[in-house]
Amino acid sequence: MPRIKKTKIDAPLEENKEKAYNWSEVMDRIESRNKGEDEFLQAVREIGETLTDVIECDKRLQDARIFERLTVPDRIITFRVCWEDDDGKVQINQGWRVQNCGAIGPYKGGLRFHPSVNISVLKFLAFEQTFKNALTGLPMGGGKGGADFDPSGRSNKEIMRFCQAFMDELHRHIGPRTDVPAGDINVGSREIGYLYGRYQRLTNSFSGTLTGKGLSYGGSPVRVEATGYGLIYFLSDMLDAHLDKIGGKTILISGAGNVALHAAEKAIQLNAKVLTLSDSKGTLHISTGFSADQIDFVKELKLRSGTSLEACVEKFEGAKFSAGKAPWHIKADIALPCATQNELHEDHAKSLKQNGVIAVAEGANMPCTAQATKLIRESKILYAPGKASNAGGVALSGLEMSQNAAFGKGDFEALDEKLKQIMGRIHDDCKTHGKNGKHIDYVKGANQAAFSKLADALLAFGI
Ligand SMILES: NC(=O)C1=CN([C@@H]2O[C@H](COP(=O)(O)OP(=O)(O)OC[C@H]3O[C@@H](n4cnc5c(N)ncnc54)[C@H](OP(=O)(O)O)[C@@H]3O)[C@@H](O)[C@H]2O)C=CC1
Ligand SMILES: O=C(O)CCC(=O)C(=O)O
Repeated sequence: MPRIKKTKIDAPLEENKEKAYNWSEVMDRIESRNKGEDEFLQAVREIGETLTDVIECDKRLQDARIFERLTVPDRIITFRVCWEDDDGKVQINQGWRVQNCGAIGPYKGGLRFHPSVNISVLKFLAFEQTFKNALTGLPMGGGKGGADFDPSGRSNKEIMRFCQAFMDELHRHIGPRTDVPAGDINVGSREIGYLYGRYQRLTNSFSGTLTGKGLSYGGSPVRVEATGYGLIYFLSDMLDAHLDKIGGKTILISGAGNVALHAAEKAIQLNAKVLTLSDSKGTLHISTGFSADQIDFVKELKLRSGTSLEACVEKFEGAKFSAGKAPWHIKADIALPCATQNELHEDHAKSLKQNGVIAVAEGANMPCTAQATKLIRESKILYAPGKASNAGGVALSGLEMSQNAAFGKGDFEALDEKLKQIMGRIHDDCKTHGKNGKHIDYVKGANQAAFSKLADALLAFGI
């Protein structure tokens, strides 16, 4: 029997060990290929910088240019979305799907509808998603999509017509074994219903393509809660690994959407005090902490009607609303940015440090600017990057895909337990790859753990 060469990147063969990797040359090439795509370059730099020691000592990774290959999406689909508003006027938006890397499974990642959506934002999200999905241990490639459509102030019927027009093109490029989109900012249960309904009509099949579906048509219990709950499970594991616990801690949360509200709900269940929520208009602060009923009220307000948090001041005793302000100047133990990319700046990070914050765990994707990230990491504050701490959502999506493939149905308690286990395994992977003495570098740990899985597959495929 001929010996089969192992391709595990954490165990390079003697002849493959070489120190000749020039990261700045690689980054120069990536920058010149993606000029002006700031968010994308920020994400690439953040991941690439933590992989140099792994790539430096394995010539196969250098020869096959594995990291650089991951920075060029498999394909990007760009399309026009034409729809009619309530006044009978024609509206035109731009739609995209970035299929970043399908090496370890069907492309998987959410759809975002927001005026700030552009190709740089979607490429960064799809790139991050590729690493995140690898971390879950489930067979999912990375993708992301969306449109520069602004749903604020639009009627329900306008949202429906937009979703249908978006799917009229997208359906050609997705499928249960090809690409399985889900929700992201401004794409929740209602939008997934409209998108999936149109997809099903166009394809004449019940395939489960799209996750985050309603429970009556193939959705999974716990998917709605999974990102926020998973964030708190990861935070608990992180505190536990440092001989601490979440009970009794004060927490700042930004955002008031799916991730923020379910993180708040779980944190309160575990006896933490959630002091803030925020939205694009400002921050709502209750110094004694939100109650579970107040979180339910905000869920109703934000997820159903999209009204500003300011409306809560009249309803909640002791609540203050600071217009145009982020929550990060308020004294607390823990910070959970759960709104959007680059929402937490260097000045915010300085305030967190001065106020003695012990942990920052990202619910949103890349919510900290590069400068804020540097400051937090150097301060040795416990810091969980989104690709690890918010991976619970896509992990549950993976479990929804399995249920659909088996024409089966999951149960809430069992799936919640599975979510906890998956977040625990991601934490273990971060620890294995990121432990440095007593300190765990979760950024390095998450990036290296994910890269090792992706590189194994890409090396196996050849060029
Ligand atoms: N949904 C999921 O399963 C997952 C989501 N994520 C990430 O989590 C983040 C939040 O997503 P999700 O909760 O689903 O989205 P939602 O649309 O449900 O909520 C987004 C929230 O963030 C606020 N927000 C959006 N943009 C800004 C801004 N520029 N400044 C301040 N606040 C802002 C919104 O305020 P307003 O109401 O005023 O618009 C809203 O409260 C995103 O980064 C997303 O990529 C990550 C993993 C999975
Ligand atoms: O569930 C999914 O497929 C997507 C989740 C997502 O968009 C994310 O993890 O950022």
